[in-house]
Amino acid sequence: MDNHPRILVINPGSTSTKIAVYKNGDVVFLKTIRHSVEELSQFKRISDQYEFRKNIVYNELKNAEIRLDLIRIVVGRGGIVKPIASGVYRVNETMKRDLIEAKRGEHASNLGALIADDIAKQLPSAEAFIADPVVVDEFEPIARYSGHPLFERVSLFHALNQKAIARAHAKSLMRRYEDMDLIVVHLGGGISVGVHHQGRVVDVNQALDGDGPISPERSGTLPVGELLKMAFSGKYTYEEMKSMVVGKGGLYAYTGLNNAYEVEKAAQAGDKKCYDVMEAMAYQTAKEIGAFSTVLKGDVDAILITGGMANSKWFCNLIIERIHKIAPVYVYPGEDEMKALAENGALILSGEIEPKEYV
Ligand SMILES: Nc1ncnc2c1ncn2[C@@H]1O[C@H](COP(=O)(O)OP(=O)(O)O)[C@@H](O)[C@H]1O
Ligand SMILES: CCCC(=O)OP(=O)(O)O
Repeated sequence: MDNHPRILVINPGSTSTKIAVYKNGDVVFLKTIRHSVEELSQFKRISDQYEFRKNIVYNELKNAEIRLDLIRIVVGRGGIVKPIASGVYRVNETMKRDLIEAKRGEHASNLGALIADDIAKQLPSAEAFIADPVVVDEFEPIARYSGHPLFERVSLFHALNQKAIARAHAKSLMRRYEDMDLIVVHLGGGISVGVHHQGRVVDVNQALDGDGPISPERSGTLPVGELLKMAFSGKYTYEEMKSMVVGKGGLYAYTGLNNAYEVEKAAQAGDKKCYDVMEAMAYQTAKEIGAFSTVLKGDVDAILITGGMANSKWFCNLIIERIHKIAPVYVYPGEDEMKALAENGALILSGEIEPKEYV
């Protein structure tokens, strides 16, 4: 009888829910469920998606006949809690309260800890954790300036995957992450471009509702004067304006599709609108990489491209043709988030690290 302890990983993304089970470092179950804008528009707030996403997880585990009694660790993707240091944190009541109140912002990853905790509580001997949440903050003070003292730039990005890919890249060269200067680009539902200076992400675009390139479901940087005029025109509610920025912005606003794979298919089939907006997304991503290379004063060891859209050679090449002179470019398609969460869970299971306490 195989009674090896299992690690369950739950990763709610803006356009997907990913579930995986690991045993002894190997993945024994992996499922990605994609969500259309229509499916998610029935929910006003991210926290309203809790039951919907939780039921998806329970159903998938049931359909795959996963032995829940063998699960010891449940690791959820970490959401918008207070800005914290990189690491593994036990899910506690303070963290859950912060995620439910969502005073610092709403993103699907807020549900990771909540669903992980719910599942762990149903099981005989499991505990819930998060690792490297989207608010990992290693900014240099200069990066915090926005342009007005009432607004501070914050670190909000694909921290887990960016760090996992950067570490794996350094390891592949038999170098230390802490000795390298890298630009890491995550192409997901949102797009983040992070500057990794000797093991710390000292600057990154605010990939949720702050700034940066167009992405599948987000507008990225918008002309702020026009945005203000529209917000005060009386024509739109706060919720409508917010969904223009996150959820119904970007590719979705231009094409009616939030799935980059489908937009690309339409572009290849001759749809000019789809082609042009994909090209613009690559153009803006390349501009962001160029701008961030100045943070490292041009001394960039490598540019790493990762995330779901990095599976598209065509799209990556549209970016690479504009940035290849800055530094060598490496493409790591997909993301290592599930593996990275599982590896963090394994470190807790083996007692190699102690979880941090969120306060
Ligand atoms: N093979 C592929 N070619 C082009 N785009 C892809 C491919 N695989 C995934 N994508 C796109 O990558 C985008 C982001 O995916 P993912 O990183 O999984 O999203 P999320 O940010 O919701 O976790 C999606 O729009 C998806 O359509
Ligand atoms: C909030 C930053 C992380 C992010 O945008 O993740 P997704 O691309 O998965 O939505």
